[in-house]
Amino acid sequence: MRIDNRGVTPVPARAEPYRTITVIGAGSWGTALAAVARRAGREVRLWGRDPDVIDAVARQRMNPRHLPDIALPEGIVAISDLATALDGTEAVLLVTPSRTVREICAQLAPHLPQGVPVALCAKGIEAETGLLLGEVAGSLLPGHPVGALSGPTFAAETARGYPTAVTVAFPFSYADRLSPVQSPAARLAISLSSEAFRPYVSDDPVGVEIGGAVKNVIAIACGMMTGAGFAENTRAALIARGMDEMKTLAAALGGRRETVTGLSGAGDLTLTCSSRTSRNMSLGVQLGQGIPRDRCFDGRDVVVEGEINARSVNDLAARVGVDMPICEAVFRVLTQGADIGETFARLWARPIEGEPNMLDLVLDHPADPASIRGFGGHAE
Ligand SMILES: NC(=O)C1=CN([C@@H]2O[C@H](COP(=O)(O)OP(=O)(O)OC[C@H]3O[C@@H](n4cnc5c(N)ncnc54)[C@H](OP(=O)(O)O)[C@@H]3O)[C@@H](O)[C@H]2O)C=CC1
Ligand SMILES: O=C(CO)COP(=O)(O)O
Repeated sequence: MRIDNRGVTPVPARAEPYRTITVIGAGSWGTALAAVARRAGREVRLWGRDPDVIDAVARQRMNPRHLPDIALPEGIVAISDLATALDGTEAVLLVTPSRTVREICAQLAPHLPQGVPVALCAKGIEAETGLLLGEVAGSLLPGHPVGALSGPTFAAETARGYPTAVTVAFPFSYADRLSPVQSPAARLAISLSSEAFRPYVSDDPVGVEIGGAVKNVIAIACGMMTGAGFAENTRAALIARGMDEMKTLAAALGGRRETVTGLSGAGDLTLTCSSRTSRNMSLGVQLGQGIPRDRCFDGRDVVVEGEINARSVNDLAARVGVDMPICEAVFRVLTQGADIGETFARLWARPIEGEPNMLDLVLDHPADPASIRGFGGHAE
């Protein structure tokens, strides 16, 4: 008998896929997800606001602006009219940057067929209100299940068909608990799965959202230290301690710590903090190298969610009384012009703490931040 890691023998059950999926946002991740859904056999509509992009997807099966040189599968219907894109659709993936979620939900509301689930694929927290994107969308789309799709997913890799895994999370209603295969999370997961795309099902969108939003800020921290010349030990420490910040915030907001150890937390944190393909990591590297913000990315306007979210994460942490020193350090560098070396040296010289099972233990740290090797130009 095969026993899985929960101590039970799993029996595969059949979930009914959604027939038609509408992807809102024809940027790099929206286009990649449209390719995923199409490869999984769905009828796919991709809505974007840029007529040139829509035209190129329709005629050339390419998105030259956001995913150049990647051939998209046949059959994605590219549409620039929102009502047409949503007419009769069965599920929606909302894939525009976090700052646009409120405005886009307001535009969707009059056209969404009754009860259609909406999965948020942006990674962020609303800057002005500190609300999770699920809270924003939930308030504007009453009657629609609102969830999140998130994980370690560089868009170009997913679009090229490299194996990718994500978490799909929706709150479970009473009926979903009785019959999990009929939940929007299970149905959307099965609707998107194919050889190269493997979704995992979750009922904890809060934990998933927090992982996606906070890992971007931690990636900026890792980038800053890498750019400033620190080595791998330091980055690994930031990843591990960053995980702890993510877990604590998720738990304080009603999410689960275990969710943060999954794909949308640990998985995405590892990916984003390890590669300069990440725009967040890359921004941090450039700032760590001393490049002024307006010259980063050669002056191009690039979506860097962690830069916008450093403030919202910091505010949210303060509101719920969670200590997030790494996120706070990034916030101070980005918004208060704090010096990177000095800020991170202070982080290292904080009082010595216990690991999570010994949280009450706090000891004086003997080091003077200015003498910590590797910070502020002390590395040999
Ligand atoms: N790229 C990636 O690897 C991944 C990204 N994500 C998340 O997905 C979200 C989107 O990022 P990504 O696709 O990379 O970004 P891109 O910059 O590639 O694309 C952003 C898209 O959003 C559109 N857009 C921006 N503002 C508006 C608006 N007000 N109304 C309608 N459309 C708008 C842009 O349109 P236009 O082209 O006209 O400017 C563009 O199509 C982010 O939250 C990101 O964190 C998540 C996983 C992976
Ligand atoms: O979220 C991502 C990978 O999972 C993309 O990361 P960046 O936004 O930092 O490029």
